[in-house]
Amino acid sequence: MASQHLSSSFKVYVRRRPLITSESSASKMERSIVQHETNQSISLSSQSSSNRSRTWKSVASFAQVFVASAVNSHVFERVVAPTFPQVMDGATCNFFAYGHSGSGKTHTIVGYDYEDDQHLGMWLSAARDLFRAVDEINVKTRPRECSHGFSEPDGQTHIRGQTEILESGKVRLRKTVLAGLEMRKTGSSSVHDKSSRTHVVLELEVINKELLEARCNIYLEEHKKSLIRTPEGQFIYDPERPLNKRRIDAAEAEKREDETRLKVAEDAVAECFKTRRYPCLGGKFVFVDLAGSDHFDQGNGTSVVGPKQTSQERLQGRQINTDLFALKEVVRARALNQARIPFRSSPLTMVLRSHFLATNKGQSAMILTVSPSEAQFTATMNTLQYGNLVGIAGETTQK
Ligand SMILES: Nc1ncnc2c1ncn2[C@@H]1O[C@H](COP(=O)(O)OP(=O)(O)OP(=O)(O)O)[C@@H](O)[C@H]1O
Repeated sequence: MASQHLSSSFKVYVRRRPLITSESSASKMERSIVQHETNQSISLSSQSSSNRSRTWKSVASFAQVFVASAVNSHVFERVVAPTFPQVMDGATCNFFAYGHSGSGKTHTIVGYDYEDDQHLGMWLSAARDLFRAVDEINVKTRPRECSHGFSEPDGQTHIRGQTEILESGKVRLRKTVLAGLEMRKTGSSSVHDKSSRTHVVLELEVINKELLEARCNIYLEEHKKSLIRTPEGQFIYDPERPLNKRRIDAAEAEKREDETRLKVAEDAVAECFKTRRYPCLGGKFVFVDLAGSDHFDQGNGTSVVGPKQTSQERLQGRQINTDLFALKEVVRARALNQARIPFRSSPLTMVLRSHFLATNKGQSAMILTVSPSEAQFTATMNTLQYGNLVGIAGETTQK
């Protein structure tokens, strides 16, 4: 595993996948990569069906453009593994996959093959390495008692999450994650009819029992404060204050109580960190498989919306657009050191707020996934344009 510390705080990578079965008759667009001082730029050209040739060139904002034959383990070694020492030092490192529908986001973050190490998604490879590292710590501290290291008495280091111990002694987390992914909404897009319409956020955090208990209180309080239930039984974020005075007073009183409890829980967490024996405690990998970017529109009408969508799907598309726009603005505002970071502009950035705030000593990266098919020229260009904006913002952070 690579072990160098990275200097920049937000890097953008491009991952081009091979043509897939459903595209067997598609022609590939031409692309060339230019190496600049530290970054790479990419140019695309295509001969469209109307024989109108199109070209587009990015700026030099990409840390690396992966070739189509690069497997998941290679991408992991280049993008995620170098940040491992930071997580083991208690930092938070965030990784986003961004791209149009069917471009390879889920293939990259979650993966579709759980048996072959080469094809494990980023989160699973990270979990494997975290388990190994935590196991080593546990074995060093309690050699006789630790065979797998995650059911130790208080004071030992743990990874939170419902784990499954296999006969071989291996620890399996993926059932929990797969159950969560099952709940992911899919719909039709311009590319296929199993397009992901929600974002998936996977967190891998190194904690111990005391921290888990203290944190549980915080999570409960945070959710209680920011979520409301609709008559249909759905939980949504409530951006409005209640208008009724009695309700306002009651809400304020409840809020004060929540704040008191939150303070107590926060103090307990701070105490855990003060007395922690391992620097890795609190270290976290966050992997975000964003919903398909087909709807992202920067105001110049460049989104690629499919014709076969229902009104409900169009509504979801608008929400995805809002989320992706807000994410870009958050990265930009942070890069420019703005006093106000617009976390509250979308549910996605509200969810990611604490992860962004925790990355002050960690690393964030975005992997832009693209198809080589000529038919996806506009979608690919939109993805790279978005990545350019995020990459340029990330560059600013380094200076
Ligand atoms: N790098 C790759 N190598 C080989 N196959 C790939 C690669 N990336 C994606 N694929 C294949 O392409 C198909 C679509 O990929 P995937 O489901 O990851 O897309 P997605 O971007 O998550 O789409 P959506 O946003 O619609 O959910 C899958 O069958 C996947 O296995």
